[in-house]
Amino acid sequence: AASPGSSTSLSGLLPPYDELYYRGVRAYFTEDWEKAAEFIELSIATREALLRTRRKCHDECSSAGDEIVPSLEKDKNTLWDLWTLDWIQRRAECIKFCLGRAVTPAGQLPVSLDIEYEFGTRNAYNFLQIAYYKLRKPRKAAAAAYTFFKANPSHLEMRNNIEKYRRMAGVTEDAFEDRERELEKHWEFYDAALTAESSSDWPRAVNSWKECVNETLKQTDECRAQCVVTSQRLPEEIDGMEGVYEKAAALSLSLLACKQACVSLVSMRPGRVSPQEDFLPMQLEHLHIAQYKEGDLKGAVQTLRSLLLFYPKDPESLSNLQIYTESLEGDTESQTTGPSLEISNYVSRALEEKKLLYFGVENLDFKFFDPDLWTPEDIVPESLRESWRAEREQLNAKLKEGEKLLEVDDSGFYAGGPVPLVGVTITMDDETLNGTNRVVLDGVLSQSECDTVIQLANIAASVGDGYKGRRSPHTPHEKFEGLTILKAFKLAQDGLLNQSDAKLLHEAGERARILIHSYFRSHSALYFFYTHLVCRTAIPGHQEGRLDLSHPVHVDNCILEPETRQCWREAPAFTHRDLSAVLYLNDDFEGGELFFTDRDAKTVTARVKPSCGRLVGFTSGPVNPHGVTAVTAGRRCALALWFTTEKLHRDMEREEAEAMFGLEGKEEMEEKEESDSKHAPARSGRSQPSKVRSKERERVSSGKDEL
Ligand SMILES: O=C(O)CCC(=O)C(=O)O
Ligand SMILES: [Fe+2]
Repeated sequence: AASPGSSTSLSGLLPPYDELYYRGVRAYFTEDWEKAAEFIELSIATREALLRTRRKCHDECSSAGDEIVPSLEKDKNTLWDLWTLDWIQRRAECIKFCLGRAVTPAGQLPVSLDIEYEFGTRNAYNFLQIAYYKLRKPRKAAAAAYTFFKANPSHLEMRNNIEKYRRMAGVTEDAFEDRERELEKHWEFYDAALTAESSSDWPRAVNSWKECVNETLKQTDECRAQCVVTSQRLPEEIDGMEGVYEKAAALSLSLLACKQACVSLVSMRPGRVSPQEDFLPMQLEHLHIAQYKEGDLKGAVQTLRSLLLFYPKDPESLSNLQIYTESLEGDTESQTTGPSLEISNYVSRALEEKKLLYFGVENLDFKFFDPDLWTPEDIVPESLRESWRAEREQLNAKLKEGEKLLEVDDSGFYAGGPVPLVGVTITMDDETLNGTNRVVLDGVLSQSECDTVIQLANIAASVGDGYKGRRSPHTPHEKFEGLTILKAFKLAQDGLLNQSDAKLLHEAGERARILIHSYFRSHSALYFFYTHLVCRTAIPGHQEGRLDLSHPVHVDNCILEPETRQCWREAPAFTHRDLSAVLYLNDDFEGGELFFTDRDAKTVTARVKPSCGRLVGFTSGPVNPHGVTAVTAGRRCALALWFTTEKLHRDMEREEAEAMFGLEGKEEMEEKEESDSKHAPARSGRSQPSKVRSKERERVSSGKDEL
């Protein structure tokens, strides 16, 4: 049992942090905010303490059993296997004793992948910010929101929440503290180094790059140490293996693979889905150039020699080395400076590990993903190189056959259904839009209806409340204003907007829903997921030489990774969006074209020019990456709509608005009890079915997070 206020149990030992987390989440869903905040904080603190303890035990035991080593080296040692076992046992005993002094037996068990995911995505802080908000502790809520947002930078609702906290009394700028900052120090140095470089401040760039390298090595070390003291997930096939040696090899290989994976973990910025390639060599590259510019030629030679350990034959590095040594003429000591000891240890250790791992891959069916690009070819077994080559060729052939092949839309929607509203025509279809499941319809609103809706936007903006203009989340060159149906209805209730005009906003969305439902032959009912009226206004004087977009290329329901053409359907993306639509209201502005691209986010496949009453619709998934070009003059207004086939994820705000004015939503309200029971609190324990939890996860990280 955990005692509140500290992260230790009654016995003084660390309890399992996942249990504390589940308690917190359960309290959250029963709206016991006090307990929710208490237990989630406790779980965060306990996890941190556990990581620290493990690191301490790793260090304390790093030489345990070393007294055996001389015996291992004795001539004609026929009992070397027993000595090795002795050495392993002494280390095991040391770590076991060390952990046992600080952690309860349950706390030492591995946690589930779901819990790792929760902490990896910082979802704990999402629960916390809401709990603190409800408890009227805005400073703590602000810190939690900011910490979550750091790792989920495209989470627009959290961005909105942060803006709201900023405006709250008692919340000063220093409240926005990243509680996980300690883990990101290398990124701070990295950013500082780039900034220094861009202003040619070489001494500062050198310092920052050095710090960045040191911190990267330190974080890598920390990560590798955790591999040793945490239980390793063994390859599944190991159950079928009989021999002790095979099992021992599988375990050792898993440990090495875990250590190697640290390269990826450390080079992954919070909030990114892929690591920065060649992170360490790239830092060395920047560092030697900065050292050269600063005039520290000796330092530059040392760094360049360190870099050459990664890429010994790189022609550019070799010619730079020649330039440096020539400039150092006469100074033989500087000319012959070797690489830094730390880097050369790093590289030789990595090479030895990779050799063993590739041996395992080739001969023991071990699966290993090499995180490095610099791995020399001769370390990779010939057979593997061959199969890689074949795979690459296959992929190239497929790409040549036409990218279209890859662009199969498995959403279950199928464009080409009827358009059931009089006066609405199909202007562009899949063929003219050069893609899959896209459409442009015209005549959805009349000119006077467009004017009325735009007028709503004007009034809402002028009265301020509910329609706060702020810089666009996507570009600093535009102002971004948004109005939801509920906010419009509330303004109408207060007499600030005309009721029938507000109802037109609602009605416009309904028309779009009917059209999209029919045209895409939706196999089930279609619910609103989220709707807002959005105006993007060019900020005068901020337009010269603009290269950015009004809305960067994205996919509406997954996180697009253009380099790999993958799209990750996971938080923070709004994964429950199935169909997207934008109903345009005007054309008296410059720029602001909607465009579709290929998965590379670069190749433009179609363009749509907004105009009054024009509705563009498309499936929200990876076949439809899209963006909006810069609005360089005037104001572009549109009603953006997303739909879902999952009733559970429908827009409750819209229903609240409908209830206010007695508007019948197309679907009757679900019984409260029923919808609540779908979010039944998680059972405690480590072996929960993941379904239950993934719903919870969606609930806090879906479109409903806005305060
Ligand atoms: O306004 C538009 O044309 C598109 C906006 C969009 O893609 C979005 O909000 O996700
Ligand atoms: Fe979009």
